[in-house]
Amino acid sequence: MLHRLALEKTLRCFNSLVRCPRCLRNEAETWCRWKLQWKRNYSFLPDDVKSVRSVVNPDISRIRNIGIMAHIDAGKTTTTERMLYYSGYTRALGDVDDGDTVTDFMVQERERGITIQSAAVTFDWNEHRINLIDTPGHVDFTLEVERALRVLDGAVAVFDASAGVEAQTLTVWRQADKHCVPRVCFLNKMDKPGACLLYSIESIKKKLKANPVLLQIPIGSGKGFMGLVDLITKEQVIWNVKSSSEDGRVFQKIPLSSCENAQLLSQAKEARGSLIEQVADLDDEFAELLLGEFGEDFDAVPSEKLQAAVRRVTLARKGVPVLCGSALKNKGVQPLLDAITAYLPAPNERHLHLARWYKDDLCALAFKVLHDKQRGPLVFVRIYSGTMKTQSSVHNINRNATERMSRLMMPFADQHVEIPSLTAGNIALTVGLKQTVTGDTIVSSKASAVAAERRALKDGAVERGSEQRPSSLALAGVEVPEPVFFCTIEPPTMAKQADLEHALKCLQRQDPSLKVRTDTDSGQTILCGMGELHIEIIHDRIRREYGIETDLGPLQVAYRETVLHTASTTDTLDRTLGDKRHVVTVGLSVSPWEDTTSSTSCDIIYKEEVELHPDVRMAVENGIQSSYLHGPLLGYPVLGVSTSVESVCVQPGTSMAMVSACVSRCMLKVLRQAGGQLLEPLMSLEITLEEGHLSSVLGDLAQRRGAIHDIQSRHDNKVVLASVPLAEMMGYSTVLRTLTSGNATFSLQLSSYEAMSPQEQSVLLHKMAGLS
Ligand SMILES: Nc1nc2c(ncn2[C@@H]2O[C@H](COP(=O)(O)OP(=O)(O)OP(=O)(O)O)[C@@H](O)[C@H]2O)c(=O)[nH]1
Repeated sequence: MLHRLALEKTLRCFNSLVRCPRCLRNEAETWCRWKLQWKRNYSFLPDDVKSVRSVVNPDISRIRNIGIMAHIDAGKTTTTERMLYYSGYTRALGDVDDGDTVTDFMVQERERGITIQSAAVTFDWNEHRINLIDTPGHVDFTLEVERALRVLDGAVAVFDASAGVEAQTLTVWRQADKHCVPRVCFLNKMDKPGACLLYSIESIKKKLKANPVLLQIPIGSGKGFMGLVDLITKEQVIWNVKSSSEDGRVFQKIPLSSCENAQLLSQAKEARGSLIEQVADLDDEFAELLLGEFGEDFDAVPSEKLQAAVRRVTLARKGVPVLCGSALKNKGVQPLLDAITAYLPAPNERHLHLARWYKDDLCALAFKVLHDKQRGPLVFVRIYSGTMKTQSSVHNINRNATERMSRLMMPFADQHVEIPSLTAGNIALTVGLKQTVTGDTIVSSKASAVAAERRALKDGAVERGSEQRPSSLALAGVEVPEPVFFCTIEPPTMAKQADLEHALKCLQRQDPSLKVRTDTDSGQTILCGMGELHIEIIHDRIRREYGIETDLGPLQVAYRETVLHTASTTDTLDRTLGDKRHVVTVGLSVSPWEDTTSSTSCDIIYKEEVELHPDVRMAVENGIQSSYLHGPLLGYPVLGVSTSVESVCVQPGTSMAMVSACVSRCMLKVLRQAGGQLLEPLMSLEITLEEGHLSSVLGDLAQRRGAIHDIQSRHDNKVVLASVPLAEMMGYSTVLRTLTSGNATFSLQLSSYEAMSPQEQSVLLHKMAGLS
């Protein structure tokens, strides 16, 4: 159904384009060809007309790149579905509870009713192009939120009006602060009996430390919620719902002056007065206007002036407009769309400092990669300057590679509309970029990057000879955190191993937080991920999308190994292969190295008298590095060890592979002598919960070897800051839900690797050896 709808929509766009050759200029022919081909393929489709704006490049001032963010279950997806419906892009209302939404298009998303991947959707509203990204709320997928925020110009924060600010809202709000993204707030679920506008406003002030600017007040409450008063235009906006199947498309706008409800009238007057005063406090231009022309009668302030002032306040991030409604009951979404176009910034109102050096040349950031079975990797890009054209070569600054882009498309959830070119400010989907990964900067050519750098150098924006060159003009990408969990994955038969490897390769390009490696001893494939849910979803996707039934081993913690003491040893390898004799003698010493903050840090030094041919040196280092990958205790990567090369003696005719082999063997010996120590990942944990559940949660943390650092009060809630070994956190979300009746949220982040006590280490060693 969805597929068919999208096809119809696409064809409608093509039809409209062909009927308007004036707007298409020389692109009309291409469109015409495409249209004919599509019509041949899908001749059942009607020949109706849709706006030309659906496809061609809109003016940059009319583009809004917007994200929807919130706590899990606040109603982001439901709100997005309503937006798509009212803007005319879907013909039926999707429902997360029925599993038929457009943006949650992965099967797992539909089944579980949660958002996993951020989906990009493009639609038009009020003569504006809106590129909207629906982002996930679960902690395991915060990388998706970060990726989306990196390329957004504005965001809509959706709240459950009966809950106010919830824990994950705080996290995403902080992420948006980091990227300086202006926001509007939508207090959703106003139809719920517990919904409270004032409570939500207060929690935005207190918990988010933001300055809410209330633009609407609700008419009716709970089940009686029927509309709102627009404080800017002094109008009542009312949805007359006669039946439950009413889609909310029709609503009335009635001037407040004709309102017969005296209480509502006085409430609205008071709220508008407060709004005007608040905006005047935040915006000098508006304050001057007010004092000059409207000092006597604030009520006479024209709505356009007030709206313009609210826009300035929003863009300066001095305040956040607050709107309310009920997405599920189809009320308040159209005014929210109006607010997105009215208050959130166009791409040219955001100051991205690196892109300006490219002037009119292409500069874009790849922010997401999807894998399509037929078309290969699809790369989502945000264009910051210049124009991206189909069938053109582009240069990837980060990979220092030039690639050919074969096709360009506009993303419509899992459906894509092909276009010939796209200009700055837009979000596009490209086909053909095989080397590009998330976070790469794409420019038109190497020469344009050099020219941009020359401009930046001239202006003193980058330093001559800086080490980062030639990537000094690359846009900042997205940081990918280290995975903390891993497990083995096995195909049903060896014949399926190649298919599994292909599936994992595709999934990795889509999701940089998924790491895959091969265990050198067992040859098993290992999946490393960000959390239990993350690995579970990957497993599920391999089954559904690639048709491979795999077995996952038990979920394990990614430990590290280090040494306790200094030790030295020598080893000699003497082997004859065929008629060739290979003889190497090496002397190595290892000692503990303080830096255990990073998960990979190890060091190699050479004793002064050791002078080696570059080939031998490389062979020695390969041998040491390969031993760092697998420690002697349990085969975990080695961390915090410094190796000193004391002596190397290689007889002529010995191959470099033999040198590496001898070094590896000697390393194993010396690491064993130095006394192995296991390091476990220690996580910083933040739990937000009601005070009543505090003692049971603290008691549980004590049993998990947790150390409590602080307990803060965040208004009505308590926030526990603790550190806990990751090994103790398996299945924690379920336990916390049970302990707090679902009234707590937590976030977990890798803090450091800490040495395990001798008792804990011996328990783990026994367990791994299968003895307990
Ligand atoms: N009463 C009421 N329920 C709503 C409203 N909007 C959404 N819901 C319900 O809230 C639940 C969560 O809605 P979603 O739209 O999936 O929320 P989400 O924020 O996208 O959730 P995640 O993608 O998992 O983060 C669903 O059961 C919706 O039917 C609303 O306005 N009123």
